[in-house]
Amino acid sequence: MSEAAQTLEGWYALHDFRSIDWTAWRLADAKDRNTALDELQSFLKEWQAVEEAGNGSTAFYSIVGQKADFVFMHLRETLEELNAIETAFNKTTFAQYTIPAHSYVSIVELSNYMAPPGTDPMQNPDIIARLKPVLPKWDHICFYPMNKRREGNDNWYMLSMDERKTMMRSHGMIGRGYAGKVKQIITGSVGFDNWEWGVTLFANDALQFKKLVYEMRFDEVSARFGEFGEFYVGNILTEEKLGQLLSL
Ligand code: VOV
Repeated sequence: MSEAAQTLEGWYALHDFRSIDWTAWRLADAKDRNTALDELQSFLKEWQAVEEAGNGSTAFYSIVGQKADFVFMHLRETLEELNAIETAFNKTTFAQYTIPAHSYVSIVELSNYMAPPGTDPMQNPDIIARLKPVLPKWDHICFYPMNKRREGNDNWYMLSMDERKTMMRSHGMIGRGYAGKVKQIITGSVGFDNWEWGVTLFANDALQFKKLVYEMRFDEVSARFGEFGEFYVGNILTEEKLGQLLSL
């Protein structure tokens, strides 16, 4: 049997994708639309306060294309908190004008492939900060789920620890070339959702998503073992952008 990688887990994650019911939004009277917007804005403020208190983090982006219109990405200490957030949102007036498009449940994960032996990662403040990250408010987001293949000679889970370490090192080297341009949050979802990991990327220049993901396609761990789900890409929703999005 191959040795399982040790993983460290941080905050739980919910990616909540919604579409806007434009027909309903257009038919709503101005008073209802104002109530809806006010409620949404007070939720955003509440989530910001949670972030400032160090108890979680939330990102809010519009989505380009027909898969969804926007996404909330929430990080919290427990699954109960994530559940409470989605339920509270579902009870808002604004939610009546949205349609669930997609969701993804996972947990921020770091593995020990690159960890120096004999060190306690939980004593390392950089590691703690990566397990409980404040989501960057960069201009763009990219999210997709992925698996590592388990087929014939391409079975990631049958490889030795050393083989996997070597490949992950090469993966990390490519990633490092994008330092300052792309920030990645890897969330593990084995046992939580349909894929093994969620990949969430942030960048100020969306083109860097394409450059990074393309470069990784040639790297063995992605070329041989990577299987990918649907990609979602979008733009940050500031208060001003939100106003523009919803104005008729
Ligand atoms: C911004 C770039 C970037 C950087 C620097 C980076 C580095 C690293 C390091 C050092 C490590 C290992 C230790 C750890 O931290 O867990 C990882 C781990 C991982 N990665 Fe990564 N990755 C990046 C980016 C990055 C991308 C774009 C993808 C998607 C792959 C693609 O082809 O589309 C990805 C995937 C993963 C996954 C699924 C894991 C977990 C694998 C497992 O088997 O456990 N990742 N990653």
